[in-house]
Amino acid sequence: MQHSEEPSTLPASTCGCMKPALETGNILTEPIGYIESCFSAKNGTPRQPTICSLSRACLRIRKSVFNNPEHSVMGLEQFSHVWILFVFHKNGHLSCKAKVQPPRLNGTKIGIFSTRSPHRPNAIGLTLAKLDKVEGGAIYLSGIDMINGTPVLDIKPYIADYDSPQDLMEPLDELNLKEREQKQRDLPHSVNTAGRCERQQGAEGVRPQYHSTEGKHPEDQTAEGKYLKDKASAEGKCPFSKCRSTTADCVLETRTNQSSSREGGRIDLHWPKEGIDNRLSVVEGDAATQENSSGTQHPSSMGVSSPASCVPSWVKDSPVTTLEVRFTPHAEMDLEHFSSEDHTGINITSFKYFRSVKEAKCAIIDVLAADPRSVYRRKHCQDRLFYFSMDTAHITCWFGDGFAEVLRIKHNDTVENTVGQCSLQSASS
Ligand SMILES: C[S@@+](CC[C@H](N)C(=O)[O-])C[C@H]1O[C@@H](n2cnc3c(N)ncnc32)[C@H](O)[C@@H]1O
Repeated sequence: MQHSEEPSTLPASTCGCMKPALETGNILTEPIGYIESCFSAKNGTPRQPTICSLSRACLRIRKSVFNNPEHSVMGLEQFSHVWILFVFHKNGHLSCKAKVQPPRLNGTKIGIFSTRSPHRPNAIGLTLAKLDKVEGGAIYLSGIDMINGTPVLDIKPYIADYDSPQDLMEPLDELNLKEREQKQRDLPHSVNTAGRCERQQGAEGVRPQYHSTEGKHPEDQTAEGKYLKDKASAEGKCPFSKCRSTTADCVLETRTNQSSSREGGRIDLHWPKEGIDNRLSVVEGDAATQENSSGTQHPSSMGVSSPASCVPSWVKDSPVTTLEVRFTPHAEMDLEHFSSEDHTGINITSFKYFRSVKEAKCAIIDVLAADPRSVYRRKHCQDRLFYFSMDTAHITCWFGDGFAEVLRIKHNDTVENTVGQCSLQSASS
């Protein structure tokens, strides 16, 4: 197969220069909307959506994109989660560094495409958010990691059958393999020799197989999934049990190796053994492969079943530990000032996104426990105060060994102005 870096026929304008065009991938993007979120700045914004489930946002589809925004989101309310594709618009400039130092690695460098760093060539972010509600052309989200004003390029529904390898994978135990072989023998020859089937029955024989969902009606896929599940339950076992236990092995192994692998800024990435000692090694500043007796292989190329999905130990067991979060009595008192009673005696809060003081406190704990500081700040500004904003609160804290302490929580008037249009308290309740 020939590899070429660029398509051979590039559209050119009359002056000979390259035109931005769909065919070349040089598209001009037009945001479908801008995120209104409880985070006003990068500082203190969670690094991933899973860190703070109470972080809320709203996205209004722009009328300049669709005359009737509500038409574009018809049906979306039936999904629990959505993928959000967005632009890291507050990066300052486009990044061209091939290696980055993600905070999770506390200073160790790794290839940009192995990370979720915001500093990437096309500054495009991808977040899986919980869909709380769709109202007209407005989409209400939670569990987000985007700052207020983030331009959104696209939304896609999260569909576990397509998006989760565990749901895509069929366990390949003895019985299953035999059934497959029988099915293959029963098929007409033309089908048997066609690409997909041949590839699945490839030289490795017992490799895990991914269902190709391309070109299939969604219901066909569901039926296939159902077949697997029904078949398994009839046999009294979980259809994906093999995949799951293999994934767990992967995690277990990475844990047992974590202490030695962290020394000297070196990270060992372990795949499940299953009789073969396969490992990849990443050495600081230089991703290198370490050969062993069986050679270095990615699990999917091994002649054994590999996990449905696997992540390296440096993601699962980051050297950055979870922090204990404390509030001084003064900060606790500050927080109470965000709550008051209206003239009818009903408790109201002065938050835009959080529904109670308790929720705000939980969100602050989530954000700080994950240590939101940059690597530089962790190493060089240990005794400095750290500030961030969430919703209408401006938070001051400091970090000690293994803990973060909240010192003060004040009203952030500037935030109130920027998020004024979007009161999520009533919208998502
Ligand atoms: C590590 S990135 C991950 C984003 C996304 N989940 C992904 O994987 O592409 C999340 C961080 O990006 C930063 N961020 C969020 N929105 C941004 C924006 N609009 N412009 C620049 N940086 C942003 C925040 O500091 C946040 O902690």
